[in-house]
Amino acid sequence: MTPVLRIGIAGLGTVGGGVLRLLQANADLLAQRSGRRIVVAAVSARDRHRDRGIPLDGVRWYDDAVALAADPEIDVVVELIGGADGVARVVCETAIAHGKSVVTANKALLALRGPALAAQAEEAGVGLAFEAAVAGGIPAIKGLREGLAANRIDGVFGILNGTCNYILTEMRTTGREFAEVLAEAQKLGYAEADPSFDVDGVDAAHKLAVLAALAFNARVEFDDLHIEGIRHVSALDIAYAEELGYRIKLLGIARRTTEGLSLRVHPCMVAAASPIAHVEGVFNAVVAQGDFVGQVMMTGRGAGAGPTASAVVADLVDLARGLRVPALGIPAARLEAAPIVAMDHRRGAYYLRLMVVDRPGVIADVAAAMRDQQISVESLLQRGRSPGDAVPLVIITHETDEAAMNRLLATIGSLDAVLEPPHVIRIEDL
Ligand SMILES: NC(=O)C1=CN([C@@H]2O[C@H](COP(=O)(O)OP(=O)(O)OC[C@H]3O[C@@H](n4cnc5c(N)ncnc54)[C@H](O)[C@@H]3O)[C@@H](O)[C@H]2O)C=CC1
Ligand SMILES: N[C@@H](CC=O)C(=O)O
Ligand code: NA
Repeated sequence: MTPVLRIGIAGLGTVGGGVLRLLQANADLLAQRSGRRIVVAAVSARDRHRDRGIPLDGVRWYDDAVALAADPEIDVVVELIGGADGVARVVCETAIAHGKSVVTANKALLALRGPALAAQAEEAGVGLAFEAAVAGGIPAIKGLREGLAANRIDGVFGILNGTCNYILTEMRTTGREFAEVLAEAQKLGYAEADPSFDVDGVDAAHKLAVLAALAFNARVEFDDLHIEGIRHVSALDIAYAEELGYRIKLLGIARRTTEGLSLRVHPCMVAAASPIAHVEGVFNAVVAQGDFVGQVMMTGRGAGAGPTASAVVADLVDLARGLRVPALGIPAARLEAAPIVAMDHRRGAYYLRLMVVDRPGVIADVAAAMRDQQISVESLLQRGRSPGDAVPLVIITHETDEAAMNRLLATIGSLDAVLEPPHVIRIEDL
């Protein structure tokens, strides 16, 4: 008889439902591959009576997910509730304390409590697996931690939030409004319970923190990340980007420099011809730069029930096979703190859109402010309607320091003819 891996699932929403369906659809294949039959022995969620499309007869129900985590009749706890603190954290800690391995999709928990949880799992001699937590169905964790283990990694970056990429793609290709597309992403099961985590860049930052820890064997403090979201990206900027040969993407970028680690999430303009510009919709991309392998790019669906379930169940197959690696690539106690490079040390080009009064002398004033900061213009676009109107003045700068750019923005923002705070997007040459 095929041996059994008994699992308990805490959280039966988008991801939990997807996991139930996948386990049922591919049960024989999974048993063949892992040598064990993966059996759902217990579940917990808020609403017992919701139809999830899979019968749960014979499966133990827990109103209390923490009690499920302590159930002696299960081997692995799958945490799919979400949230850095509160019940999700207690579920994981309780499971480990009871000698059970944990599989989780919870990037918030890992970004904020990853090293402590990994240390607890190492001490208890159980597994902690989280492939679903970063870039959904893309095997980004295994790719980086196992596949690229032979390389020194100097950078890892990518499109790490499916909801934002979906919104930016739909706004560009259909001209639809931000709010309408966000509501659609929620309906499709892409967004977080609180979608401000998506649109404000926090979810991408959670994932970047995990990737950076793995890439650099570093103890990453989440508060050290620079985080900006996409709320201020307007349809006008998306159209100008297209006209100028760029696309706007929310990127997470982690680099190892001689000064320390640079860790940032913000909207970027990337060349329309670059591979990452073509990663559209709910697709994510994770790009790693290794010293021997060179650049490796992994793409695939970053959110949604099916892709995320694929990653969760792959972790279950690893556990069923008896595979175990340190969750963060090295024992948690050996993760090293690293200095953080301040954001105003960034060097690069910038897109700048000013809403200005269409009158003589405005461009000269802006040019003088740029001269004072030693920032030169690569291209400039202004389409006046009639004198006195408010018109966009769009400038692409040559490479400069963010500190100089900030000084420029302060000066320009105070000019009478500039009617709104300047709109700025960093241009990344990836
Ligand atoms: N939706 C997606 O595409 C992806 C989600 N994730 C992560 O997966 C996790 C789950 O996300 P979703 O399935 O989208 O969320 P969801 O909101 O659809 O589902 C959450 C589930 O947890 C249950 N729950 C909430 N509080 C509970 C409690 N106190 N006790 C027991 N159950 C409780 C809810 O009843 C629901 O069944 C989160 O950590 C999320 O960040 C990761 C990758 C992709
Ligand atoms: N809300 C997240 C879900 C996957 O991690 C996203 O949109 O990427
Ligand atoms: Na993944």
